[in-house]
Amino acid sequence: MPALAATRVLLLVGDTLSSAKFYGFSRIAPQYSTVRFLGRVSNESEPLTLASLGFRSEIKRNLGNEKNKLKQGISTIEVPKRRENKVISRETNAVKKKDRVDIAALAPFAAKSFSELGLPPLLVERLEKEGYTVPTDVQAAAIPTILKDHDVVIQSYTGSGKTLAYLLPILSEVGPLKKDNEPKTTMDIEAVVVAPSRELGMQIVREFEKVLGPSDKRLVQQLVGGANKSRQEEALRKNKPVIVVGTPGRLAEISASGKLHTHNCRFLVLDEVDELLAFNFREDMHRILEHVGKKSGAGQNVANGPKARRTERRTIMVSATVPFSVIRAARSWGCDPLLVQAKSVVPIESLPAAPIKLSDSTSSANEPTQSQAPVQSLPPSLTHYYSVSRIQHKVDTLRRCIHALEAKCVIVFMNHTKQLKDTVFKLEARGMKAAELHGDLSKLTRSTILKKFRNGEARVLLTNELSARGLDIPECDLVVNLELPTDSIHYAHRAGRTGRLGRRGTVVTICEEPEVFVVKKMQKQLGVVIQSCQFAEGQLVVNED
Ligand SMILES: Nc1ncnc2c1ncn2[C@@H]1O[C@H](COP(=O)(O)OP(=O)(O)OP(=O)(O)O)[C@@H](O)[C@H]1O
Repeated sequence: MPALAATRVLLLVGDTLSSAKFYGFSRIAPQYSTVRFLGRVSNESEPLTLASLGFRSEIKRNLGNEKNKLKQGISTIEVPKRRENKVISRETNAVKKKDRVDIAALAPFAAKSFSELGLPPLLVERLEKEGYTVPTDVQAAAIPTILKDHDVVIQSYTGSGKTLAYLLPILSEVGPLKKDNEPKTTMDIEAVVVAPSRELGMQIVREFEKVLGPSDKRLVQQLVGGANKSRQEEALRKNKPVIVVGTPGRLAEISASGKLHTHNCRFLVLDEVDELLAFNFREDMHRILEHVGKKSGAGQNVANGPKARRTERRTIMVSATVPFSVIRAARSWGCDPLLVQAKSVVPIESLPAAPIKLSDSTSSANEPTQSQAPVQSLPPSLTHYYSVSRIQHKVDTLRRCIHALEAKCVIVFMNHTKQLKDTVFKLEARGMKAAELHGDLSKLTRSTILKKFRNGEARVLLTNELSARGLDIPECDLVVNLELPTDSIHYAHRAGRTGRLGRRGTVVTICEEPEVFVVKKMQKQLGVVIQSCQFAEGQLVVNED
């Protein structure tokens, strides 16, 4: 790794550097590094299958006479005339109970322990108390690199532990668990974390509180939209937090009112950064980027060494996908940023300045073309299906899908709030406990609904991309796209709500016949297999293409 006199640390964290795969980094094929994440492939020449990952799914081939079945009208879906293979018994992905999965057993990570990553003893102790003993691949790669003050773009995939990958280096230098030799923490705010949704913001606050422990959790303050602003300002005055987590609008608003003092800030985290670079956040993000921490300048007096850097803001960008717009940000904000993947570190400079079009797809900077597929954004433990259904039968197909997979904790994605509400109504009318999560609801209602869903009081959560980005619900065993995502990047974010940290998960896209080509396109871009299926007689039946 190049020894760089970093005048600042710019950390860009994402599951997928959509361009990364294209440039053939000297590493074995991404999926093999994923395999190493989950376990050792006994023989690397063998085809990569779930079996080689140590997973089993019993797919028995039943070439029964599908004509009879269709005559019995067991499916309202037009099943193309082709042989069917019945999935007789598919081990459900349901996480049977709310136990913490034995991560180390399920996915032995390359790294050994958090203390070997250079984290302070107090912090390691707190982690162990919270049951975190083995760092994930992305944490093992990112934490030592961050602690060495490199600017980095970190790439791993959904559910692989990116939050701790940035949270732990921050707590190594800020707050009561930091290294002894770290300069005294000022009373000012030292870290600002920006998240595009209230839910994700509150989830990050909980993660900080969990690691800090009950006596120090007041050091983190939420500044998310939809909550009472004057109460938030009062808490800033009273608690003197060192870390604030918020949504762009509220952070910019309180900063502009002069009640959020961030000039001494040392860390700025932009979680789900490609969402934050979207046009609707532009003004607020500009304000935050201008006012959080001291900006480094070319004329930075490196002679002061660490002291100079200490007054520097370190910018951490996190996302499940990292299109070129984020790469460009890394270039302009970073100082020789490095691309850190679970198994490799390479200079960002080795990436071309702009996307190279390989196909006639109208790829823009934010769209992955075929070669830039966010292949590392999807956990290998996911199984993907699509099922063709007429629009008026979609809810029926959804119900049969949930029953066939015996799914216990289902997230269903839709694009339009009105249809989303209708679907909740229809599911409830058929006796299936469903809840809705979207922007029309108040913050309180949204957090109540999420709590109900996490507690299993609702089996199905109907939501859209923004509310669900980054959400971590380990129990989620099935994701359904009831309406197509706009592109493979959004597909990856949706799919990543299941199969968290090595668990198995199923993704089913219910689409109309004319949309099948879009599913096939995403299949190619993502480098995964999305099998055609139908739901009949209470089972998922895989159609042989
Ligand atoms: N080292 C670890 N050991 C055990 N569990 C972990 C570890 N690191 C993270 N986790 C757990 O794994 C889950 C996923 O973590 P996290 O939400 O940070 O993933 P992510 O990569 O940010 O996902 P996304 O891309 O969807 O935002 C969380 O429940 C977290 O508590």
